[in-house]
Amino acid sequence: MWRPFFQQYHLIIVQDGDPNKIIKVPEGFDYELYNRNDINRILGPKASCISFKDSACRCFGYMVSKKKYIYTIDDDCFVAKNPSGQDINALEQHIKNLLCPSTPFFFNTLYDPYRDGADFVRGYPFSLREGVPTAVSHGLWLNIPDYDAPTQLVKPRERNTRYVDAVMTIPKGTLFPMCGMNLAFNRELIGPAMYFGLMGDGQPIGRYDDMWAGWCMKVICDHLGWGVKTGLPYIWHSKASNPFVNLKKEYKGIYWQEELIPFFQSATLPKDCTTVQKCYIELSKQVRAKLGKVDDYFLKLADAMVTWIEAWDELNPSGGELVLNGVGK
Ligand SMILES: O=c1ccn([C@@H]2O[C@H](COP(=O)(O)OP(=O)(O)O[C@H]3O[C@@H](CO)[C@H](O)[C@H]3O)[C@@H](O)[C@H]2O)c(=O)[nH]1
Ligand SMILES: [Mn+2]
Repeated sequence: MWRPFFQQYHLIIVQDGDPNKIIKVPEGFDYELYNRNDINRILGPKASCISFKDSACRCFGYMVSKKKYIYTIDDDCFVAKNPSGQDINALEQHIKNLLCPSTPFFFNTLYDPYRDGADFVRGYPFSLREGVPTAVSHGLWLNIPDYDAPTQLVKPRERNTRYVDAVMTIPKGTLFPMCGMNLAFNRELIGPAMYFGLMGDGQPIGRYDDMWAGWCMKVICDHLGWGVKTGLPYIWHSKASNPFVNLKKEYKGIYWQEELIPFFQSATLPKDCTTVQKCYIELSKQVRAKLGKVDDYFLKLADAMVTWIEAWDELNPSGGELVLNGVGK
């Protein structure tokens, strides 16, 4: 189903679980395939920051990629159809979202002002109409919605049939639950912040990989003046994962997040944090200082955040650090 849309791109497949299992990739794709043995070989001791048996492992692909734009998708997501019955080219829409500016400082009530047939509405300050660079494009899902286990347990048959034809910038200072199922980002801008954390095997939490990345990413985008969009494109999410298994993985996250959200909402980064790496290291220090008392897990996570940046910079020696306004390095 995805061949017409994926064939022209370079695929990075991150294989979780048993590395001896053979993944069969169909003919005609330009791809790299990494399993756990590859991750351990490439990162050595730093492989400790890449999760095992959780979708968080996908962020290894972001680290080894040499491309400017990244699109990440789950293996149970397929091509959806728009209300006219046409197949949706999710990649085309994500790239449009990423190439068009964002408007985080003032909400445009007619949604994406850069879209054909729309514009800034009356009262929108002209000084803000240039917008800012877009770092992340967060797509949505038809059919199985991305619900947490408690919600899924009480609404097992709920399906998302509502196609909303809109793309919106998430306002500065507002956090959101970033889902990794249908997500694109500008790797050269925000790549180092897209760490999906320590989840799954050996960890007290799972299925908060994309959430953790989304909260860290949004604080850094707000600080550096970049935008995050949500809305189109849709993909078809084909299957619901087991809510009982999910509850076991995510239950700590469900109560920890009541302390995590105020932490991220109040997180501020100093002016001298002019690169994503510096922002991320500073954030890891604040995680250690302020979340270590929630659970020792966050001390481990703070260390893993540092290891991630060290590994990122090792694999991307050009520095790749985007220096803002020519200040600092
Ligand atoms: O041990 C694992 C489990 C899963 N994966 C891969 O992760 C994604 C999501 O898995 P799945 O589709 O089974 O679960 P969902 O509830 O639909 O996923 C939601 O949770 C987020 C992941 O935390 C995800 O972005 C949401 O859609 C699949 O690609 C599995 O293959 C894994 O690698 N290892
Ligand atoms: Mn799924």
